[in-house]
Amino acid sequence: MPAGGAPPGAAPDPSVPDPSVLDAEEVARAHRVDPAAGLSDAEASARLVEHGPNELRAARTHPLWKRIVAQFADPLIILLLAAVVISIAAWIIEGAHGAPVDAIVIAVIIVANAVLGLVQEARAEHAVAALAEMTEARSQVLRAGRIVTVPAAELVPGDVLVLAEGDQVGADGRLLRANSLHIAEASLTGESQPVEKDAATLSAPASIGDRNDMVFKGTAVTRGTGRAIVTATGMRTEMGAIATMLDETESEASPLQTEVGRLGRMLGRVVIVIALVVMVTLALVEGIHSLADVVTILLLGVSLAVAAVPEGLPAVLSVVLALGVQRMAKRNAVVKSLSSVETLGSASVICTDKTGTLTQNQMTIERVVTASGTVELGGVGYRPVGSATVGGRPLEAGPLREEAELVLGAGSLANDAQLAEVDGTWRIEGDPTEAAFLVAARKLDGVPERAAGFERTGEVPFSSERKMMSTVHRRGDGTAYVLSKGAPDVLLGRCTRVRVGDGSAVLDDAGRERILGEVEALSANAFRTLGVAYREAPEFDAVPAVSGVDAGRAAAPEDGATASAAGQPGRAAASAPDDVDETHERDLVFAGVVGIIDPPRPEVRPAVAEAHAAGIRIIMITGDHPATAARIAADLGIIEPGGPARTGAELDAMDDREFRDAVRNVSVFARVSPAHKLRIVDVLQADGQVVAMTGDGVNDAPALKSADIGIAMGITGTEVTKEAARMVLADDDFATIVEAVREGRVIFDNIRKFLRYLLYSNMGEVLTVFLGVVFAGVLGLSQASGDAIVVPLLATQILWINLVTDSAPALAMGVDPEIDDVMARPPRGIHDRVIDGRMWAGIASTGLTMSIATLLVIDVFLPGGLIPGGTDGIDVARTAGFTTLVFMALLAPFNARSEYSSAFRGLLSNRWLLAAVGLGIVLQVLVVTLPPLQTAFGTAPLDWAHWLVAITAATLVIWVEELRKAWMRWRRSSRRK
Ligand SMILES: Nc1ncnc2c1ncn2[C@@H]1O[C@H](COP(=O)(O)OP(=O)(O)OP(=O)(O)O)[C@@H](O)[C@H]1O
Repeated sequence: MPAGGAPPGAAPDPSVPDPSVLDAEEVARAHRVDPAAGLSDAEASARLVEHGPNELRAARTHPLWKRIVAQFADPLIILLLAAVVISIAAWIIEGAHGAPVDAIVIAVIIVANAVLGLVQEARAEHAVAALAEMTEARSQVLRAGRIVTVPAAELVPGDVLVLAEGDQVGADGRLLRANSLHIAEASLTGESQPVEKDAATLSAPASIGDRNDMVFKGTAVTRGTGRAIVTATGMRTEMGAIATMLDETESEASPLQTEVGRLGRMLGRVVIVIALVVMVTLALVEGIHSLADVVTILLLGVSLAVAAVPEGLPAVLSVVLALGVQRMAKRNAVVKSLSSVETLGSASVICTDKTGTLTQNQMTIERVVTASGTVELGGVGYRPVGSATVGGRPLEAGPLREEAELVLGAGSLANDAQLAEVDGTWRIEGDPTEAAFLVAARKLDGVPERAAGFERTGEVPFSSERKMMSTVHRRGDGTAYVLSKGAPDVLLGRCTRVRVGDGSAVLDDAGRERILGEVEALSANAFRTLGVAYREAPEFDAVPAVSGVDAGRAAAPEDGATASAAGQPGRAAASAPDDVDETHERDLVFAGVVGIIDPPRPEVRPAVAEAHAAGIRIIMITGDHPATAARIAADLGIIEPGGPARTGAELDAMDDREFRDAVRNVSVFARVSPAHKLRIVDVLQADGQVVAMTGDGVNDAPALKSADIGIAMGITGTEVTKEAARMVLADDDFATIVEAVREGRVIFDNIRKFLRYLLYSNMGEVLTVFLGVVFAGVLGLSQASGDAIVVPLLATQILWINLVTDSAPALAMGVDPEIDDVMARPPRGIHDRVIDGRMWAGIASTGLTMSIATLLVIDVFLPGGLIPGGTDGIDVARTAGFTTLVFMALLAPFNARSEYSSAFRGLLSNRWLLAAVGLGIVLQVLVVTLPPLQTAFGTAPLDWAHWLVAITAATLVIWVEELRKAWMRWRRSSRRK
């Protein structure tokens, strides 16, 4: 059948029963796909339109009107709207003279504010959606005869899935073939052990857990390979059937969001109490003489509550987090949820892999150590050109050369990497450790040429647990060999002989010691070591083994057997691969060890120093040899030279207490398996640490999930780890993690700046009104205008400050550049409050300064009061006070930028802030000078003396805080001495 020959619209029959009891060919026919070629691109697109995206739940979109209604759903806003209605009613009752200015102005401000809220929410949502796109899951499929990677959301029924270790299964499918395919289905069935799959058709329908010829969306390939025809996508998958129970799209509120929410509610209650007190005090002290007085009191109280309760806080918080997350993504750290940003900022331990994260993963074999000596290979990178020397002299023919050829030849056959020259540069595909063998083999003349006659007929794949891999290769004459390579210490356990020249000798204890000593010496010099071993495998011979042959071949492989494909041995295309497993990796002949150099990334050392200065501990957790690991850790400054390293085997021998002590005191763990990572995370967390942990292999997923911040490698990582992680490193670079931590801290700092600022101005307003009402008599306010109620600020003025002039500087605080070096302090404790005692002190002092200065300016211009001599009416005096307060609120952000540093530090560094403050000043000048705005906001024209006094008084907000900070700095430094 031609690939994708079916017309779109002719959907696979949904009534096709259970594909697990149908032959794979039948399933392919039902889905009109050629299993060997997959769908054509056109057909796949057509089916995508027809079946919709392969997603568990269509993103819930809220219609605009619902969003608008939501903006007004706040009880306070409803109260304010009610007050507006009452004031209009009062205006009508009193004869509808003029216009109900206050009511109209308040209504306009509320609407404008709702629009602002909508815009902010949309922005945050947009940023979150962009993130989701960056971390979208991918799947490999066969399309038009080629294996391509597509977003998993674009899978369609009939697609041929190509599955390999570490893949996330993108859709439900019927297996076409499975090569020791093991799948973890815990997410679907709860079964904790991976299940081995088999393409053989089931004889009778079975429950999901037993449908061995099927794979299911949302499960993970832990081992092996396979292909499957997609039979269901999206909500029609088994996962879709239970998706109603799981709400994947619901993003949980982060601790910070929860805390800020709690803070908001607390402030809300306090402010409402204050507003009530203000209203009652006004009513008692000033007395109510008319309906207008009632309306004035009501509007003032409710406006005060609306202005001072930070109801927009959660939205602004998401915007600030989302912008930060976008900045991080630009620097290769892709965070999957907003909440991870804050966790990152408080990370106190980073557990990192070595290979590829701390090092360049640019593997070059520089030494080949065998029974007869050491060969040194020259050359750089993957260019397969370089000298082969012994003690500085060219490598001659002889036992050493034969042994070295065998090591590199066998190592490049037991190999899945590829090497090719593209446009003059040598490129590799696959694992760099393996590619290093292909490169090195080419540096010895003749080795690659002798490869042609070998065919790969089976394999036991590499895993980080086993730390070795083997292949079965058959020569043209039918004789078969097991070829193994892996960690020398592991491999030696499976060897009984050692290769010497063109024969072999029994491997005794002394021989083992010698080899381990050589490995140790290489490792101590930062070489990554890999051993190579082999054995003849008559059980896999093409021609049945004749008795007696075994003994006769004990010293092989001679001649052609050392041959290597320095080119591309590739996977066996054998129709029926040999059934090889770990039991075949026995009685091996140890051929030798290679020493591989994998240079550290240059940017890591400074990043390590930066992290240490920031109070963050770094722990290297690697599968590599302890001596290699310790040496590289020391080179990078992670530990002192000669510092200790513990191995997985040592950890296994420890009881819980010893394990805990080891994790507390040792920063290099080598030869560990993924299971150790999980235990290390647990111990660190029990110690109260916030742990970031990197991983790339499928078995790292549990540790990544369990860490506070699981970090997956974007380049070398598997889909499963990316799924389990909270952050994906697009460049696999350790330095990026440290950068991300810095960014996380900056974002957290900015949120604090923003909160500080918001609370400054809210506190300023609330205290101004509260103190103004309580001390009205002292300040000369109550005598100001006969009988009518006199308030220090009008309701509309309060809303103006809080909802108009303050908004832009507040947002600018959220994107403020780093003022204090965030990496110069220890990580924030996970239980630390966002607003601590010191911050509250700053808020209280600034709030008090603002209110006292405002009230004194009003007093100055009013007759009587504390400062006599004023001659102005209440309107002018209040306008001067109002202006003072606004200007203070526009200067306060500069205070808010740091706990200790002067407001003048980095004064001009935030252009958003400068623009916001500029805008605020212009708006304030307009509200005081433009007649229509004067009417709307009850302001009166000011002369130069008023402006001068207002501006001068406003700067007090800076000076007072400067003094307080200077004192705090002095106290801090004297405490340190
Ligand atoms: N492709 C391979 N074939 C055979 N053995 C390998 C292969 N890759 C690595 N090894 C051996 O297994 C050991 C562990 O490898 P693993 O990939 O688990 O960790 P690693 O790459 O050394 O370090 P890290 O955990 O820091 O990434 C290596 O030290 C090496 O001796």
